[in-house]
Amino acid sequence: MNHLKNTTFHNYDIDDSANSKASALVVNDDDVSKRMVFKTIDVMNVTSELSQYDVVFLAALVGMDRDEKIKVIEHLGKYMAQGSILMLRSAHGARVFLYPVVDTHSDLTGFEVLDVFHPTDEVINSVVIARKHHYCDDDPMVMPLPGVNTSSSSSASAGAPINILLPNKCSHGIEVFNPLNNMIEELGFEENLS
Ligand SMILES: C[S@@+](CC[C@H](N)C(=O)[O-])C[C@H]1O[C@@H](n2cnc3c(N)ncnc32)[C@H](O)[C@@H]1O
Repeated sequence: MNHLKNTTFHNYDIDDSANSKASALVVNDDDVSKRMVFKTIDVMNVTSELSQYDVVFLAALVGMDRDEKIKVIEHLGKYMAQGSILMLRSAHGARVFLYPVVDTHSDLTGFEVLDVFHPTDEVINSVVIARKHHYCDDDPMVMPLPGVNTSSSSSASAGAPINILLPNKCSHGIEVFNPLNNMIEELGFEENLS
């Protein structure tokens, strides 16, 4: 309640009575209740909607054993947005008798594990924070440069419009070689391209 004060939370639970109890907990708080949305549905049936979230929190008992848990994680990995964060709960030591364990080396296909915390106090669940991978299989965007033709003497390319290769969303931090950069700046095309 003292954190994420402007965040809206969408809560998915397969059990309508769990949602009713949870919404009753916040109903008297004008601010929080406005930012809590409760949806009764099996998370395995939530698909493209998952891509709108920056962070997904997965409760410990969604997936009661390891196989089920892996299926849920795979499902989230398929539909969550690239780069978004998955926070899930696991267990460690004797606590594995109480809660399903997530093996951070093998169960988080499609995610990069950022941090794992095993509490040593009365808190039971471990916390795993992972980030959905960026995939770089998008085709590069090719955009014709309007009104500019090559002056090459080659008969194959003479007079053909110049295409520029735009970095796709996977090219963060990668220097994209574009011999036309200077030319675009000089011609003042940059503003028109955005
Ligand atoms: C330990 S409770 C967690 C309650 C609370 N939402 C939280 O995160 O602290 C686990 C909840 O997961 C729900 N659940 C289990 N499997 C689910 C599934 N496949 N889809 C959606 N909810 C599920 C159960 O109904 C139960 O209310």
